[in-house]
Amino acid sequence: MSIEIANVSKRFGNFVALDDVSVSIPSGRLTALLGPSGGGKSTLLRIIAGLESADSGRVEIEGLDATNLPPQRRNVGFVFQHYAAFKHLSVWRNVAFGLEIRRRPKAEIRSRVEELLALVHLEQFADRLPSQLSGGQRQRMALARALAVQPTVLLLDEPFGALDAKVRKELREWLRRLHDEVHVTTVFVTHDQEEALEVADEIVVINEGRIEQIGSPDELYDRPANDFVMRFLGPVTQLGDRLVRPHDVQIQVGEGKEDPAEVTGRVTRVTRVGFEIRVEVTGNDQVVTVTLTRNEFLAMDLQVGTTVRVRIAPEVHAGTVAVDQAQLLAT
Ligand SMILES: Nc1ncnc2c1ncn2[C@@H]1O[C@H](COP(=O)(O)OP(=O)(O)OP(=O)(O)O)[C@@H](O)[C@H]1O
Repeated sequence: MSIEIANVSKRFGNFVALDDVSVSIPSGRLTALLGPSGGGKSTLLRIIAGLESADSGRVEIEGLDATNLPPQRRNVGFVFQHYAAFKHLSVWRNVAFGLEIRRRPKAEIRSRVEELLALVHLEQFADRLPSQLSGGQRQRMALARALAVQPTVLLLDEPFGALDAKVRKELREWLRRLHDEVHVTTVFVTHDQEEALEVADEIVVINEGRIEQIGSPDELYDRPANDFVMRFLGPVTQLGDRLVRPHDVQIQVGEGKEDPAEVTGRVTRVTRVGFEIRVEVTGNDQVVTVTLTRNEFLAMDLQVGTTVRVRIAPEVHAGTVAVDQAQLLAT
């Protein structure tokens, strides 16, 4: 294990930002800290970096007790959402900066910077100033700069958060490929579940200062530990007293025999969302959402008013959670 967080708590005045958090972050993997705004993700990342100190608990980085070490002695690279580049220095010099202050030999600096600029595909921009780069290029420069000093751990706080959706998507794919090449232990903060599911090897879901679940994207998506994780990771609908993903609901035309697992109702709404069709079925005082592919939808010839039966697909029962009544009342 590369980063061990044990029983870390942090308050700001009376506000509990982290409440007895323990987590092991594996070496060489890409781990996402995922959760809603204000949940404590950035605070945890800043505590790993040493930019914030925990009130209690322990932080270990690669076997070294880092709890009381200043940031510069933790050997971590850090990239923020709004990257503070040296505006008057070229891209090349920005990337070289950490090596220059460490007084590395000139030849070593030159080859390392060239290697890094190639890695982040910025070779042709080496002589530009940061202001002459696009937002996405600037974040890639920030990553090259953070990697220059060969950190044990790379910490990214919403690195693509300020960019538009298309560039964000490109950069997350690029980050995945970059990580596959360099394998440096990386922890990144995001509130975007799609980003975490697409990029991360491991996801730590944080909410209200506590860890809700830790697991691979598949584990979290298919076996959410609770209501919160299930709702946060993707669309849900309620069928009876279970929460289920809308694409895990089966639908059949016509009335059936009495079957306690089924709900009979009528189609009350049909919406097309890209290649998916969202069908709302109302029955038993419940509105159940079902998503179908276009072909499935056309094969059934569903219309508003059609009588149908819906049930949870038998093979996905593990991927549902019982509805937490307290949470239901609160929403
Ligand atoms: N220096 C501070 N002083 C007071 N309160 C703070 C401070 N830093 C963070 N907080 C509070 O602690 C809580 C957790 O903040 P944190 O930035 O860790 O959340 P987050 O999950 O990263 O959210 P976001 O995605 O919005 O950045 C928030 O309610 C925030 O207002």
